[in-house]
Parts: sequence; C-alpha cells; structure tokens
Amino acid sequence: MGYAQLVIGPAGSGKSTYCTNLYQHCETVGRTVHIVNLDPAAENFDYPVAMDIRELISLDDVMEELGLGPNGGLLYCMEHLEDNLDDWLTEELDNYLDDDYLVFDCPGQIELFSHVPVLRNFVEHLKRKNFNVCAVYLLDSQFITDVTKFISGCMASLSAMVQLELPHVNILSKMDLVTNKRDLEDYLNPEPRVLLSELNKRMAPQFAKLNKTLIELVDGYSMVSFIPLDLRKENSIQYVLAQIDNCIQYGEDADVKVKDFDPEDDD
Ligand SMILES: Nc1nc2c(ncn2[C@@H]2O[C@H](COP(=O)(O)OP(=O)(O)OP(=O)(O)O)[C@@H](O)[C@H]2O)c(=O)[nH]1
Ligand SMILES: [Mg+2]
Repeated sequence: MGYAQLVIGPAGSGKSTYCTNLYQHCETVGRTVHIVNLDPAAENFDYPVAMDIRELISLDDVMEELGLGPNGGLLYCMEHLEDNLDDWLTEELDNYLDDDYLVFDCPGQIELFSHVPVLRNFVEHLKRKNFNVCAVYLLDSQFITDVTKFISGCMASLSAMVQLELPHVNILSKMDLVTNKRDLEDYLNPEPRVLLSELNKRMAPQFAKLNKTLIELVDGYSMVSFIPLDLRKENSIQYVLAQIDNCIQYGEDADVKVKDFDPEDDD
C-alpha cells in the first residue's frame, strides 16, 4: 500500500511552498516523502523533484508547436498525461515501493478539478496501483478578508470534492499574513448562520435566496472547515500532516517501524 497527497488549490495559494516545507519537515523528523511535480509550466523548485511531468511533456513545446496559449496549453499537457497513465506514470510509479509516500504538486488552474476528468482519472490510476490518496486543498488566508471571496473559495473546494471523491482536507495557507486573529475564528469553523448573515450584508437583497442555498450546500457537504497552516511553526506543519495521515490511514504500520528503529539501542 502506497500513500499520496494530491495538493490542489487556486493559483498562487501556496501549493509548491507547502510541498517544500513539508519535505523539509519530514527530513527533520526522519521521514521520507517524495514530491512529484505535475505542473508542466513550473520552472524553479525548492524541493528535490522525484518525478516530473516535464519529462513527459513541456508546456513551452506545446505552446510553440501547437500555437496554444498558456491555459489551453496546460490542459493539453494534462490530457497528454491522462493518455499516458498506463505507460509513463506506471513506469515512474514502479520506482517506488510499498509504503512510499508521494506528494503531488499540482498546477493551479481551477479547470483541472472542476470540469475536466484528468485529475480524476489520475487518481483512479493511483488507486488501482494501491495508493491511498487524499486531496489537500489549499486556500490562501487572504480569502477570509471577504466573505464573498471565502464562499467562492469554498465552492472551488467543493467542486474538487465532488469531482475527485477523495478524502479531503482543507487548509488555510499563509497564516503568517493573518494579523486579525479574531476574524480567523469566524472562518476556521464558521457557523453557517453567521456566514449567511455576513453574505447578506455584503450583497443586494435579491441574492438572499441564492445565498441561503449556497450556505446550505456548503454546510451540507460539511466542508466548511479549514485547518490553519503557518509555515513558520514546525508544530503547525506537524498538525496538518497528522490530519492528512489520519485520512489516508498512514501511521499504524509506520509506528511499528519507528519502534523497530530505536536510536537508544546504540549505546
Ligand atoms: N507570506 C507567505 N507567503 C507564501 C506562503 N506560501 C506561499 N507564499 C507565497 O505565495 C506565492 C505563491 O506561492 P506558490 O507556492 O508558488 O503557490 P502555488 O500554489 O504553487 O502557485 P501555482 O503553482 O502557480 O498555482 C509565492 O510568492 C510564495 O512565496 C506562506 O505561507 N506565507
Ligand atoms: Mg506551484
């Protein structure tokens, strides 16, 4: 059984930075994770790239040869990935053993987890290869400065949830930028009633019915819950990782291994 996180979320929400910090945290605590780049447009990496979609296809080539723009080009690359699940991805995955832990750093285009089936098929493939997969959805903490932004961030997360049908963890990233901690409490585990009244205050009266439906929808999927992530704090990263591990049932076997390896035995 392998383990995998699919790191998704809007452009610039901090996915790649999260991957880097997660990698470093795991190094510190003596755990191994392999970070995979799934963004054909990415150029610079602060983590060692274990697998790289750019070895399969590069966005530059696609844009040049097919005359596509950056977003159309990205979709083309991802569809190419989808066509190559049985060969390229399968071969790459063969390099990993049972118990390995992969973290997929995805591109930020929202299309990928709204209406195209690429990521869903990707995930299905991972499952067939015996991976326990969790979707890790990052939302920039700046989204909580405004209830309408927050709701649209929730809706994007919801569409990923519906598309991917995976265990799902929502993370509020860039917590170092949140100065008003009081606001924060309202958003980490928000009361639907409070959200609704905030939303109604912000929007014209004719939206009242829609607002109510939206809040009911978001609440009905019991997804309005975010774990804050402050990368300056080791225990924050540790907490987030523990929640995700729990979702993919990583741990019981690993505990046994940690016990096997007892540094105290050396003296
Ligand atoms: N202050 C602060 N800035 C952050 C944090 N995480 C990411 N950033 C900044 O946010 C910007 C985007 O971060 P990335 O990690 O590249 O975001 P991404 O989600 O991978 O972006 P795309 O791959 O383009 O969708 C960069 O300028 C980062 O330095 C954080 O925890 N705190
Ligand atoms: Mg990135």
